[in-house]
Amino acid sequence: MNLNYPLTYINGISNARASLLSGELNLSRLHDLLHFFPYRYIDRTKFYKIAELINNNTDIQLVGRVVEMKTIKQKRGSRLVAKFQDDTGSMELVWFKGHKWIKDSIKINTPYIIYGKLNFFNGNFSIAHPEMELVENYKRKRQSKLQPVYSSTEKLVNSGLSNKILRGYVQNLLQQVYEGIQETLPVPFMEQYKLIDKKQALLNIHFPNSPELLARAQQRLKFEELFFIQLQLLRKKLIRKNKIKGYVFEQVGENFTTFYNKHLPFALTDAQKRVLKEIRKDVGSHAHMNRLLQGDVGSGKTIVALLTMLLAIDNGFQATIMAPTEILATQHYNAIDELLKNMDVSVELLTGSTKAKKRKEIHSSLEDGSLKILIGTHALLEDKVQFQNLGIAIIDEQHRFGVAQRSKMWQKNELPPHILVMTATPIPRTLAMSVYGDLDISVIDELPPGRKEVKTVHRYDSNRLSVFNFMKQEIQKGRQVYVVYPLIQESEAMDYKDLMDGYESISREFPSPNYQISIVHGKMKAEDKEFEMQRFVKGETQIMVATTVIEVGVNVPNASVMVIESSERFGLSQLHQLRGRVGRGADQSYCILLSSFKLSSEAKTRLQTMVETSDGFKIAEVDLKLRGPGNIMGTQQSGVLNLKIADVVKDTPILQKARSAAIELLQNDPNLSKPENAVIQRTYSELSKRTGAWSNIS
Ligand SMILES: Nc1ncnc2c1ncn2[C@@H]1O[C@H](COP(=O)(O)OP(=O)(O)OP(=O)(O)O)[C@@H](O)[C@H]1O
Repeated sequence: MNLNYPLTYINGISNARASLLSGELNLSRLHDLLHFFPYRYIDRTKFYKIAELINNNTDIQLVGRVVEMKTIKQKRGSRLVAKFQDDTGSMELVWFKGHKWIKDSIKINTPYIIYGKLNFFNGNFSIAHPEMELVENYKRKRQSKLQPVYSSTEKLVNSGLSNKILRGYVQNLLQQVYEGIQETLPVPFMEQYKLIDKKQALLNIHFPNSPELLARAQQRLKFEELFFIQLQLLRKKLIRKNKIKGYVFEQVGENFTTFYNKHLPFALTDAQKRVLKEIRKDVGSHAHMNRLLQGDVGSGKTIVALLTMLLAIDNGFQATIMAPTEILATQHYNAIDELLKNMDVSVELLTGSTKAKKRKEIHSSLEDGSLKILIGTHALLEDKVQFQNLGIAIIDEQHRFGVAQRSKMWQKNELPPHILVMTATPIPRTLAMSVYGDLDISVIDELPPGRKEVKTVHRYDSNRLSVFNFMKQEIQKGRQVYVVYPLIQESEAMDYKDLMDGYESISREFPSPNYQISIVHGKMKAEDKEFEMQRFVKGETQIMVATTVIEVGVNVPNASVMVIESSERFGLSQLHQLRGRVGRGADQSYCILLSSFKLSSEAKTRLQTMVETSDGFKIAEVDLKLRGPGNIMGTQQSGVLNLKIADVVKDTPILQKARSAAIELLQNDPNLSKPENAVIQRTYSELSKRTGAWSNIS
């Protein structure tokens, strides 16, 4: 039977039921129901005794007899109560609806198997609306030992479409279509990856014959799901690589060599060298680079960006860096301007607050090619900004820019410029593979030498005085301190008040002229922000009171203390970013996480993780586990959220295997045209055509 047929082709499904299933569970074709997998299983081999019951509110199964029944009148309606006994004791079964029919159908003093959720009320155990089956019938039927439980909705349950009925539909469906289920992977492939066949997998995922077979069914279906997603992402990358050519930066010229040999302020770390090599390989080969550069906070991405830009300039191109905020763009500009101070390479800054006259100058020097490096914010995307020949666009913290904005930069050229996306928010490898599977990924996984780990502690608000004393000691030594407040959109007014109150109390505790304080928050004008930032950067102020506007990228090596107020309200990656603002110089640095006493268990885990590790990748993994992939930046556009069975967090080993399998396959058969891969090709194109999980990644 064709799996595209509607559900009404299944014995027992009426039009009304079909439209209910479609409306509530989005199941409309046979294929949908076949791939509607149970979310858990009940072990029907386990039987309880009444005397052993404990109040844990779980589903239980018992064998016993109904010895008496009575109907009890209530204010509204009535209920049927049955006394159920086994050889160890008795309990109640209760029905609130349909009990006339039930009363008639139950056989007194006859062995039944009953099943349902255990309730404990007024010292008595009971089960409401149990499933009941005569022991003699139960013995006759061949039962699946692990019984599937499907997710459902209140409307379905209220309409009488119970899990038992749903189970029946799936059973009927399997009987009707089983013989015709097509294999979606070639036999040698299944042998190589030790996968059971599709029929077996589908049968055992719904009605497992044993826990072992269930595990193998899950393995097969998860592998298949992840394999085809990877295949899709990798093919997309392959096609893009073949179709889109990039500019070639053939020579390592004057600017690169001079800077590298004479002006590089430090030796590159091995990780920086490796990443540069990866970039040079891309840009030297007619390929179009589309690379994600992940580096933990302070790992030294800026220098890699600069060397890449010098390579572009040596080959006659211009280069640009786009940052998400004015503060960041300015900082990149200052850092690069400083690094290039002994070189003859022009660099400018363009942001929303660049004055009209300067703006004009920038526009024309960009068009005539005399301006080589332009750094800026979204302002770079305005139509007036026209490069003569943009060779590379470096995008910092890309998740703040939409995909549409990214491609807007492409339109400025005959060929698309190379793209290097830099992020200091590490994305766990597994997620990066799924979300950015079509990008190449480079990782700077090593910090520059001599960095001391930031000592991190968690303190309750009541310890604030000793925190202030500690700040004083550090300032005494000539260091600077950040004090950060949350600013979360929904409660902006309150947060703003907290910030201002905090500022006042810090001003009282740290009075001028002994102490100078800067304050930076989102409501300030850009130039005021910049002015305050600069005072702190120059060391004129010792304390920077700020909201998370300083979260990413701010680089003041002399700042050695980061105090985070209400730290329980921050996400893990935000805390990690904030901590990354200190520990950038040679001094021992500290991060103090202040919080109230009342902490949710998730908040506790976050703070504890911060205290225990400073490895951004480990922190990202914990974050992913706590929040799930849906909340991690960039995942919204990908297929990982629509997975039917696999889980990007828990199924990492399967994902890795599936990805390697897809890579190996494409190496041997990039177009999937070899006869032995016909089955894969057929499944692949069916999946690509199908809506849902596949539409948004194709
Ligand atoms: N190889 C190196 N040896 C010594 N110091 C380095 C090295 N690379 C970078 N640095 C210094 O480390 C600091 C951090 O570098 P950079 O600002 O590029 O980090 P980043 O990766 O951009 O981090 P963030 O995202 O937190 O800004 C800078 O002060 C930089 O000069």
